[in-house]
Amino acid sequence: MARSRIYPKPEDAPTPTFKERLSALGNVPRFLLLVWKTNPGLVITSAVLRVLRSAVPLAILYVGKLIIDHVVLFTREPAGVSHERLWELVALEFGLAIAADALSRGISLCDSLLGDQFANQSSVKIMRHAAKLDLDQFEDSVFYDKLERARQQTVGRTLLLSAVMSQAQDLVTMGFLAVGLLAFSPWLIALLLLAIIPSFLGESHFNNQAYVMNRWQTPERRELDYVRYLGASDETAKEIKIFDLSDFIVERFRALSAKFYNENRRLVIRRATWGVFFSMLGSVGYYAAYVIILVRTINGRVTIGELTFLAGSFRQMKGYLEGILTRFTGISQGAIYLGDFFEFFEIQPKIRTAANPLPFPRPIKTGFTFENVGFRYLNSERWANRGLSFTLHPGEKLALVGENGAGKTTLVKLLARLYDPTEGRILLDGVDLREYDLSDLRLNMGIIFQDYLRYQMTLAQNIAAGNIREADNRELIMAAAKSSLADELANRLPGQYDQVLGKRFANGVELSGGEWQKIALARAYMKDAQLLILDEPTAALDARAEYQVFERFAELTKGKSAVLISHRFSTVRMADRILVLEKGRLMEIGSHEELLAKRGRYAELFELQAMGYK
Ligand SMILES: Nc1ncnc2c1ncn2[C@@H]1O[C@H](COP(=O)(O)OP(=O)(O)OP(=O)(O)O)[C@@H](O)[C@H]1O
Repeated sequence: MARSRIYPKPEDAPTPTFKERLSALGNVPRFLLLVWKTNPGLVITSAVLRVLRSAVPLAILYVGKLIIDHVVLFTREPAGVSHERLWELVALEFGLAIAADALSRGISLCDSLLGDQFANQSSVKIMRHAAKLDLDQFEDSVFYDKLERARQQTVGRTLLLSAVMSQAQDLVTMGFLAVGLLAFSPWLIALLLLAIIPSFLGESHFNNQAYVMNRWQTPERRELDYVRYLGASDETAKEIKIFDLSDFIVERFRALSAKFYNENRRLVIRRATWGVFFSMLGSVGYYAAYVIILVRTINGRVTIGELTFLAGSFRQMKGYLEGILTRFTGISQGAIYLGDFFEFFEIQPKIRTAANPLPFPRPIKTGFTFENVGFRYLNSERWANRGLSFTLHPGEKLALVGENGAGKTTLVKLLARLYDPTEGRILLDGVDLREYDLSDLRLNMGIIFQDYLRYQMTLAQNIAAGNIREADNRELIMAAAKSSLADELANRLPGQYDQVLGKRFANGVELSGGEWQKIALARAYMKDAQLLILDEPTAALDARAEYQVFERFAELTKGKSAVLISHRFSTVRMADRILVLEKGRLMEIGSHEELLAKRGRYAELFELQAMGYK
């Protein structure tokens, strides 16, 4: 199945110019600072080892020259030359070779330790920063692409780290070799540069192309990851099997990955073809220099030892220079990726704590007041909530009722400041919600959403998720479980509160939907919250459990405010007041009896459901 590009090439990703790439190198010092902060001791050790290692090639070549000159002298005048000196030189070269090896291994060790530490720390930084960002930023695909590029480059950054270090080391090595070469034949260095520069420019061009391609493939790469997850995960397996979707998913994966392969193949082939040409140019330069040195040796202007020294220096310098230039383009490309990494950290949340925040009132005096609140999701034309004006009084239990998509969940997300209103405002005790300390606000609200998470962790951790500061407070966890009726379940599980839930990890136990829901509900009781929000908390519970849960809920939340979202009128009617939403707007508000008497939309919905039970 041929598939055309589903995501257009983003307009904001033109090919970076040479100047832009050079200026991206400005990211490298910032990067090195981060590396330094990761582990200064390791950075220093690695730097010292590298300086020592970079002196070795010249030293070996020079000792080699002395050995050969000594041997040549010996063949000419065996009597006048000491053997001892020769063996001393051989021993010295041997010692240098061993030292070189030991130093290289020491450097690799430092690099890999530093690389691992740095990769771990940057993953932690990414996670921490992502956690600070707003929910609507997560709902934006451009943001996701940035997050993906920041994440994707974890390995790339580790490689970049060793590339930058090796670059410095090779530059020093080259410096040593250049001093040696300059002392004998300075013009050889000019010849060397001429042979290398075309290859450098070529490499740099292709690296750039690879970066651009990678950048505009990011959305598709995310899709590829998503399809891979759909195709092989415990959470998807059931549905994929039942609907026999595996061929559909495999085909989608195959088509996407084939497209990647084809796009990348074109570039790789062009790069390899040009590479052959450039390395040919390099060889021409090398052999030209070799011939010149040979001619000078034949003419007696250079000794045999010097011949090996010069040829060896030239060959090694060519290798180092090639490495340096190639790596330079790699580094400048890595520096562009670093730009993405730093850019991600520059994204700032809009929902933040005010400069001089107020503490959450305890107790709440006048309640939460919605003043003409309207909200539109990012990139959406439709108002999810509009013109909402009402007050949730202290201690009041308010139920939200409305058809699917009426805006009930959105309303509670606004209360919890997961989003801020697009228009109007929400007041708490007469002060805008935005004036309160955000973490204090969240600490005072217990919220369970309909799509709560099922953590593949222990039962205790699943409950403690409601207030992770109390993760070690077993008494509180057990009390919360009791409140939500999850305690019976805990007693039945082989590992009780330490039982791992879910099937992803060894010895995990899978639960029923209702059992998971009771555990999620327990999270709401982990905090001494003043406002409890339960978004369809009992949808998966059987009738008896639902009745018991609410009986207990009413008892446990006496004096506290609560918002309940439910489609079950048996639950809804227990609330003090009911707010009926339609297309984001407030239709009716009042007690069950008042609304029934009014014979409006609530009465209609209530009777509709009652008829279903007749
Ligand atoms: N993250 C989002 N981005 C864009 N639009 C959204 C988002 N979440 C919800 N919507 C839209 O906002 C409207 C209100 O959704 P909301 O989830 O508040 O409805 P609800 O009353 O809770 O529905 P349900 O009873 O089905 O849970 C819907 O039209 C929905 O499509």
